Order: sequence, then C-alpha cells, then structure tokens
Amino acid sequence: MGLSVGIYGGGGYVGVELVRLLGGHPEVGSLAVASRGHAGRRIREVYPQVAAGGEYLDPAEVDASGLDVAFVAYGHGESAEAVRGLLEAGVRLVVDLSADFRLPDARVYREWYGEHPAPELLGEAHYGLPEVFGAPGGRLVANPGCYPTAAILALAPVIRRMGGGVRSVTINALSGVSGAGAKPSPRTHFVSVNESVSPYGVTGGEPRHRHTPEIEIMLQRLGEAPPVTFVPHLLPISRGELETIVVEAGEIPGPEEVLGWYREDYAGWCFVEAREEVPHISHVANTNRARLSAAVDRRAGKLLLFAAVDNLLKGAAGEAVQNMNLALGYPEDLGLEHLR
Ligand SMILES: NC(=O)C1=CN([C@@H]2O[C@H](COP(=O)(O)OP(=O)(O)OC[C@H]3O[C@@H](n4cnc5c(N)ncnc54)[C@H](OP(=O)(O)O)[C@@H]3O)[C@@H](O)[C@H]2O)C=CC1
Ligand SMILES: CC(=O)N[C@@H](CCC(=O)OP(=O)(O)O)C(=O)O
Repeated sequence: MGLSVGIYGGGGYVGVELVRLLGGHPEVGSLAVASRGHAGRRIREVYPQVAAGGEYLDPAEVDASGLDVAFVAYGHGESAEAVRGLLEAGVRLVVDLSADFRLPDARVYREWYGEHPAPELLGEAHYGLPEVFGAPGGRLVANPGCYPTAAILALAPVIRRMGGGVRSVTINALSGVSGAGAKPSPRTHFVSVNESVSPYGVTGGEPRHRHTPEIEIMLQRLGEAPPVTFVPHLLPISRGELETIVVEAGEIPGPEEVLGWYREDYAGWCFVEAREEVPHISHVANTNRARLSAAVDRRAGKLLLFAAVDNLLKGAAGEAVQNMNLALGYPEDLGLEHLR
C-alpha cells in the first residue's frame, strides 16, 4: 500500500524538488501534489523538465485526513496555518519547509518575521538537522533554512569543543538564485544577477538577515556561542551554496584536528563529508551532500571553515525527505541513494 503523502506548495522550486524525490521514493504509495497557483494544470506542463505525471490539485481537494505525511513548501508566514490545519486533520507527520517553526520563541519570531500565526505549536517542532539534533520525534518537523544547514554543520563540532573560547564568528555566504524561490523580483531578475555578485541582507548599515537568529539559537543549544555576523551574497548561478566562516578564538586548533572533529561527529551519517580539499559548489550541486573543510590562518590567528550544499536538496527538499525517513524509522537515504 505504501505511505499516503501530500505536498503543499508543489508549484514552487522546493515543492517541485519534493515531487521529483517523493515520486521515486519506494515507500510512497500515493502522492497528492497541491498548488494554489497551478491547480488543474499538469505538473509537466509547468515544469517540463520533471518526469512526474499527474496534475496539480487545489489544496482544498486533498483529503488531509487520509495523509500519513505532508510537506508544506509555502513561504514563511503562510505555512503555519496550513500546518495547523494538517495536524488538526490527523496527519501523522508534517514537515514544514518554511521558517515558521524554526525559531522556538514567538517573540524572536516577531522580531524577524512578524506575528506568529500558530505560536501554540512552536514547542512541539523538532529542528530537522538530523546530523546535529538527531532523528525527529513527534509530529512536526521544522526543516532548516539552506544557509543555516551549511553553517550549523560546519560550526556545531567547533562550538561543542571550543564553546566559550570562540570570540567571534563571521559567515560569508554565497547562494545561487533558486534560493530566492520562483516568484520573480527585481533582485533576482536575470539582468540584476548576471555577470555580477552582490551582498544582500544589509539594511540601514547593519547586516540583518533572518537566518542570523536561527544559526545563533541552534548553536547556543550546543554550547556557549557568540553573536554571529552573517552576510549572504547572490551568485549568478542557478543552485548551490558556499560558506566561508571565519572563527576567532583564544586558541586555534589545526585544520587536521577540526577535520577529525567533523569525522567523529558525523560518523555514520551518509550525507556529510569532511575533506582536506576545499569544497566547491560544483561538488555538491544536484546532490544531498554537505561538504566541509577547514584551514588555519596562523599569521592572523583565525580558523576558517568551509561548507557547501545544494540549497534545494540538502538545504531543503532532500533534507526534508531525510527527515521523513528518519522520523518513520527508514534508512536516512531511502529514495535518496542517487544523491549521496
Ligand atoms: N529556495 C530555497 O533554496 C529554499 C527555500 N526554503 C523555503 O521553502 C519554502 C518554499 O520555497 P521556494 O520553493 O523556494 O519558494 P517559491 O517562491 O518557489 O514558492 C513558494 C510558493 O509560492 C507559490 N509560487 C510558486 N511559483 C510562483 C510564482 N511564479 N509566483 C507566485 N507564487 C509562486 C507556490 O505555491 P503554490 O504552488 O501553492 O501556488 C510555492 O509553494 C519557503 O518557505 C522557503 O523559504 C527553504 C530552504 C531553501
Ligand atoms: C538567495 C536567497 O534569496 N536565499 C534566501 C534563503 C532561502 C532559504 O533557505 O531560506 P528560507 O527557507 O529561510 O527561506 C534568502 O536569503 O532569503
């Protein structure tokens, strides 16, 4: 029979990656793909590059009470109410790909996103970065942001071991344009991004990107972590993300020692790999892999960490399917073997 799975927001970039992955998942018996904007259209007509047959449904046409698992790939602020409705309908597991359940405190959420539409559910969300926080328990998974996925994977082993010794963390992040989603905007217009690179998320002379509190809060769960300076940049490529993270600390470990920490902490997890060579976006694009590396600037007394992921896979849909697998007791790479 297999699992009955629903995708909400199947018309977006993350939604269509979910269609691709879940359409080939061996435990998925039926897949309902809902889209507010594309209901009634064939999926292949909207995304000709996707092999999936079938039609987009209106969300109201999906019988949520019959779903075992639902994935919600709406924008932040829109997801929370849909998630609440799905849980009320009795869906066994809801994986939310937006930021709505990532921050555990409604006051912090308000500061970065506005009033929370379903604050009563915040306490039961599991932050779905399994290599750091374990397999999800419960019925609600908050899938991490793409930048926080790379940053926390690179920093968690360091914060666990160096904790209070870390004086500062600066994250220089680069992302492909699909990170901004399918909705067109002047910032992501071809002419704005082509043959150029630009920092963004700096307002009023201050770096202020909503992933900053997500990274800080999750690192603080692991040890003493300082405030983080996070500056993203938009690259003229379609997908993939690279972060160069500068850590200042009283005592700087050697790069081999940091690689050893990575290998120890991520032993047994198949999608995170530590290597001596620095990662490139091309090493991870179209995979569910996160690649990590480290270097030391002894002259300046700084530790450099490097992390690369595909924003739509390990940074979103791939990680979401990994979370479903782990929550339901399947191997983490079931249906994702080709993305290792
Ligand atoms: N893009 C990325 O790399 C990552 C995104 N996320 C998060 O996942 C969620 C979905 O992101 P993503 O798929 O990138 O966002 P999109 O902008 O591509 O899609 C978001 C929603 O908008 C609707 N939509 C799709 N295309 C258009 C369009 N052309 N004009 C207007 N609305 C449209 C879809 O809903 P419907 O089908 O119902 O019409 C879709 O679910 C967001 O919360 C995002 O923050 C998380 C990690 C990485
Ligand atoms: C290039 C680009 O615009 N990227 C997005 C991040 C996408 C993502 O992973 O984050 P959320 O799930 O939190 O939206 C941004 O900076 O807002």
